[in-house]
Order: sequence, then structure tokens, then C-alpha cells
Amino acid sequence: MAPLTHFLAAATLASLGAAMPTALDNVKVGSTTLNQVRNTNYTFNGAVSVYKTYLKFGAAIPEHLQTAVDNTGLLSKRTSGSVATSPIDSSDDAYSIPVSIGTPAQVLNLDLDTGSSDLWVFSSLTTASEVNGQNIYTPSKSSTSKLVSGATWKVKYGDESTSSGVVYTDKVTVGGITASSQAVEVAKTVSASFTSNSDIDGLIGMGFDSLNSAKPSAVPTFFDNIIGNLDSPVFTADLKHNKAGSYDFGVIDSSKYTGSLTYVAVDTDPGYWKFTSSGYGIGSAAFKSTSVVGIADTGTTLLYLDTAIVKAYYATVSGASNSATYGGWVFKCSATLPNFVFGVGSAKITIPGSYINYSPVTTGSSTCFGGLQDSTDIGINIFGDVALKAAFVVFDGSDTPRLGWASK
Ligand SMILES: C[C@@H](SC(=N)N)c1ccc(Cl)cc1
Ligand SMILES: C[C@@H](SC(=N)N)c1ccc(Cl)cc1
Repeated sequence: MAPLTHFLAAATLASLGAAMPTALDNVKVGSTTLNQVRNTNYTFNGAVSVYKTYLKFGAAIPEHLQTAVDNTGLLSKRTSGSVATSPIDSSDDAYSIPVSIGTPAQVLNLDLDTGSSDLWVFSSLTTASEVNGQNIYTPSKSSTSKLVSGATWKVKYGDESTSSGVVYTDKVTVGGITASSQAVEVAKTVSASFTSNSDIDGLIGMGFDSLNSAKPSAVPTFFDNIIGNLDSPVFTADLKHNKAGSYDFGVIDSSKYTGSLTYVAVDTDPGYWKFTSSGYGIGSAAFKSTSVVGIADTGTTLLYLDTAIVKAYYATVSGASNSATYGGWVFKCSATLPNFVFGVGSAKITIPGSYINYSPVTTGSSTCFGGLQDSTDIGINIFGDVALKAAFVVFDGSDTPRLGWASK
């Protein structure tokens, strides 16, 4: 051992730039013992060991070796997370989630919207007269914010609401999962319906990139930015009536639904989570097998379906009418509404009639607005919150996107 000790001593002296003594006569000779301790946490894995050797010597990783290593799951730096989502009012008009933006964190309550693909926020740049109690994001107070030079955005939603502005990147965390450089679209102006909703500080779009409005080029959604780090390329929605539910990322929590999940294909054109329902049932009447193409849309409050289905439903509600005054199907709030069943493959999701007795047309009125409305003027059927809160839904963003549905 002595020569090694000498060597180390000499090397140390050399590294300190000290003149090397011609002879090592002034180095004390001695000995020491380092006892090895077994690391009981370590389990040897052949593929990983070979993989690390290849990396050490810069050798290309053969496909079969990468697959073997991936299959061990030992090296994946993967994650999952969950965030509570709460109805913004007693009618479940929309659901918000807390989102941390910037350094130090600025927390805003955003509407997670699978029917759009912009993450935009009320901000210090928003026209002051258009801000009414919302939390705002102030990029200048974040040490990690960066302006995206030349980028602008402008979005218009189905209900004619609009917002527009410029683009920053910053750190964004949802449910413990962080996108380190997320495009945050900062509003310079918003329309009246956003101004009047003090419970929503912006939207976090979870649709497909084709729907993103940023110019000159689209920016990735939060889901795009985290999907590669997730244990599984999915997020799930568990919305509830009048109480907090949750959005999970990277994991499918089987304690949140009953029975099994039924998966259905998604058509990503033009960018919604668009699927085909297998039919519907009204109350105790026989289920009608028929294809109903629609979108799973957390950002839309109600369920919008074909005229024929909607008419058949309200034909069972005495006194119901399609009111020009109130802009949709209304009935006496005292009415008892039948359940509405929609099919997904061979599975059936039952929306309680009480969810379709949506809310008084104006506070205190005895006339109530239906949670099921006609989709004709929209041009697409929308399975909005009234439908989604009756189910547990998996938004699977794998190479073949699909939707999983289960009762709960
Ligand atoms: C896709 C939704 S908007 C959204 N979820 N961001 C929609 C489109 C068109 C109409 Cl008419 C109403 C609602
Ligand atoms: C998603 C869009 S349009 C829609 N309701 N489907 C939206 C507009 C206004 C608010 Cl306050 C929240 C959300």
C-alpha cells in the first residue's frame, strides 16, 4: 500500500504546484485500511450495467439494449401528479385549478380547457379597465420570465369571448409537475365575459397544438411539454357536481372510477378530443344505438347534442320549451328530469337528471335552463362539464390518442 500512498502524496503536491522533492524522503510512511460497506439498496441489472458501460466508452446504444433498459423501468426519470379542481360557482359554470407561474411562484386559478390549446393569463399588461378582481401574472416580478420576441396571440372561443396579447416563457408548475420553459400567453386585452368572471384568471389549454393561436408559430401546450416526463402519456379528469374533483397527470388512479375503462378512438382534426359515442338513452326508455360524433370539452359548461336527441329528451319533461327569450330549452325548476345515458363502445355513462336541471335562468327564477342543449348552431356536439362530471375520463396523448371512459 505504501507506494500508492507515496503516489497520492506526490500527486497531491504536484497538483498544488509545489516543487516536487527530488526524493520522497520527507513523506511519512504509514498505512491505513478502508473497509468496504455493501450497498444493500443496489440490485444489479445486466442490461443497465452493459448500457452504462456503453455510455462510459461513448459506444452507440443498440436498439435491443435500449429496449431492454427501457423495459427495466430502472432508469426512467418519470413522474406523475395530481391537482384539485373546483367548480367556480354553485352551478359548476367552470372548473379552475391553481397554477404556479414564475420565480417566485405567482399562483393563478386557470380553467383547464381540453377544447382549446392556449395557456393565457390575466397580467400586469392587461388593460386595467378589463381587470376585475382576477389574480394577475407580472412577468417583471419573475426572475425566470423571458419575452418571446415578436410573438403574439389572439383567441376566440365558441361563446364569442376573446383575448389577445404577447408571449413570455416561464416556469409553470401544475400538480407538482414543472415545465421549465412554458409559453405563457400574457393578455393585453380580454372581452367582457372574461372581465366579468373574477374566478377565472386565464385558461390552460389541453387540446392539440393545431388549435394554438400564437403567431408567427404555434407554441406547445403544457401537456406537450411534460408528456415526455410522465410515467404514462395521459391526463385524467374527475370533475364533480358542487365539489372539488381532480386532474391527474401521468397516472390512471383506479380508485377514482368503478368498473372498467372503455377506450374509444380520437380524431385530432381539427384539434379537439373528438370521438364517436355509440348512442343514447332517455330515462328508462330503450337505448338507441347510433353514432354521435362529439368532443370531450372540460372548458364548456353544458352538453350540446343533435336537435333530434334534445327534442326527444325534453318531450318527456312537461312544460319544457325551446325558448327564444332564454336562448335554449327551459322548464319549471320543480320538474323532475329523466337521466340521460350516452354510450361509449359497449359501455354506458349515466348523467343524472339533476345535472340537467342546470340552473335558474336568472337568480331566484322558477324557470330553469337545461344542461342539455341543441348543438345545431355550434356545428359540433360537445360533451361539456354536464357530461364529464358523470364520468372518469382518460385523455391518452400517446402516438394513437384515445379517450377512456368509466362510470364512478
Ligand atoms: C370548443 C368550445 S370552446 C372551448 N372549449 N374553448 C366551443 C366551440 C364552439 C362553441 Cl359554439 C362553443 C364552445
Ligand atoms: C372556454 C371558454 S368558452 C366556453 N365557455 N367554452 C371560456 C370563456 C369564458 C370563460 Cl369565463 C371561461 C371559458
